[in-house]
Amino acid sequence: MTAVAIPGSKSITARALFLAAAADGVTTLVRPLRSDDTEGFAEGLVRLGYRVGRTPDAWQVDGRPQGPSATEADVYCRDGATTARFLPTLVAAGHGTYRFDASPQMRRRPLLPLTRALRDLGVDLRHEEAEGHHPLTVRAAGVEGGEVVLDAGQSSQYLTALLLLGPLTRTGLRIRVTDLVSVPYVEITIAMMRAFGVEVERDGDVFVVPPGGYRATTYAIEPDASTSSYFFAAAAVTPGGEVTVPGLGAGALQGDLGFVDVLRRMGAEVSVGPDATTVRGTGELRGLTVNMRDISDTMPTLAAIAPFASGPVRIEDVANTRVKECDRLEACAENLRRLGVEVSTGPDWIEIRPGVASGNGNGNGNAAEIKSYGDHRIVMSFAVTGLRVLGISFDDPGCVRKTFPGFHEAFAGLRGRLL
Ligand SMILES: O=C(O)C1=C[C@@H](OP(=O)(O)O)[C@@H](O)[C@H](O)C1
Ligand SMILES: C=C(OP(=O)(O)O)C(=O)O
Repeated sequence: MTAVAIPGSKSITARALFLAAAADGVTTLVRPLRSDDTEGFAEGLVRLGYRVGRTPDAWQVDGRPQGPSATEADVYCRDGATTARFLPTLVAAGHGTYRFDASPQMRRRPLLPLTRALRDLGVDLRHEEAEGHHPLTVRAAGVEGGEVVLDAGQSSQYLTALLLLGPLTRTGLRIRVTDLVSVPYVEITIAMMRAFGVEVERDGDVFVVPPGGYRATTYAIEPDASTSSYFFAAAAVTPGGEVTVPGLGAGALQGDLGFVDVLRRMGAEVSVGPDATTVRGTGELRGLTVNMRDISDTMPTLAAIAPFASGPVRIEDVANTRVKECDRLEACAENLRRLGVEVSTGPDWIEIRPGVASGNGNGNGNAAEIKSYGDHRIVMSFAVTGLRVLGISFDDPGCVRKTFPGFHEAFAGLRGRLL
C-alpha cells in the first residue's frame, strides 16, 4: 500500500478563514492548506486588520463580528477566486472603504452575478474598470438583509459568498437561486456554517440564513479531494498500483472525492473506508460517458488519463470549466492534440478517443511540451499522463503553487513507488 499525505483542502481553508474572521472569539484552523490561494486569503485578512497567527500546522484568527478593524485597505487577491469573491462580500458587512484587485488571470474571471446581488442588498460596490470584474471598490456601511435573487449557474462561489454573509446582516438573508453548479461546494459551506453555530434552511430554490453571527471554534481541515484525484488517477493507470489517501473517507465533506466513483466505473478497484480511500489499478480502464457538473475540478484529471481507456471518454455538463483559471475544455483539448490524441469539444463537453500517437512528428516519440495556461490543474493532470507517456514537460510547472506548491516532489515520490 502506498499512503500519500495530501495537503489541506483549499475550499475548506478559505471558508474557515472567512468564518474565523467573522466569528466571535479566537478560532484555530488545524492543518490548513499552505498555498498561494490560501496564503493570499490570509494576507487579505491581515490587510483588512484581522490578526492571523500562522505556524506550519495551525492558523489562529481573532474574529471580529463587527467587521474589519481597518477602515481603508487595498487587498490583492492574486489568482484565488475564493479570495476575490469571498473577501469583498465579508467587508460589505463592516464599515469602511476597501479596494480589491487580482492577477490578470483572476481579473478575466466573472463575478457580476455576485456583485449585482450585493448591490441589490444595498451595498455600494463599484467596478473600477470592466463591469463585473476586478478591480472593485466597496464602500461598506453594514448590510440590512432581506431577499435577493441569484444566478449561480456559472459559479457556486457566488452563492457560498452570500450564504457566508447571511449571519452578518441585521435581519438575515433569503437567497432565491435561479441556477446552480457545483452543488457539493454549497453543501461544504452549509456544513461549515453549522460548525460555526449557524443553521441554514433550504426550501427548494430558496436558502434562508438567520442573523446572529458566528461562534469561534477549533476546526480541522480535511486533505484536498481535488488534489487527491491526481494520485488516485495515477493508481488507476498503473496495473497493480495502489494509492491510499488517509484522512479522506466516507464522512468527507468534499464532493470531489466522488472522482473515485468515476475511476471505479472505468475498472479501478476502489475502497472508501471510514477515514481513508484507496484506489487500485486493475489493468482495465474502460471508456464512459460521465456528467461532471458536480465535480468539474476533476474534469482535467479524467481528460488527461482518457487516452489510456479502451473506449471513448465523453465528459458532459462542464460549461463552467471554461471560466476557471483558463478555458479548461480547450486547454485539455489542445494538450491532448499535442500528444496526438483525437479529441473534440462542444459548448459544455469534451470527447476523447483512445490512444496516444506513437510519434508527434518531432522525432521525439511521444515527447510534448504541455501548455499550462497558468493553470495548476492542467499541470497536475498531465503529470499523470506522464506516467505512461515519455518525455512530457511543462512550460510553467510552477503554477501548481496555487493549491499544492510541493506537487512535483510529491508526485515524483509516488512515481518512484508505482513504476
Ligand atoms: O467554493 C469553492 O471553494 C469552489 C467551488 C468550485 O467553483 P465553481 O462553483 O465556480 O464551479 C470549484 O471549482 C473551486 O475550485 C472551489
Ligand atoms: C477553479 C479553481 O479555483 P478557484 O475557482 O477557487 O480559483 C480550482 O482550484 O480548480
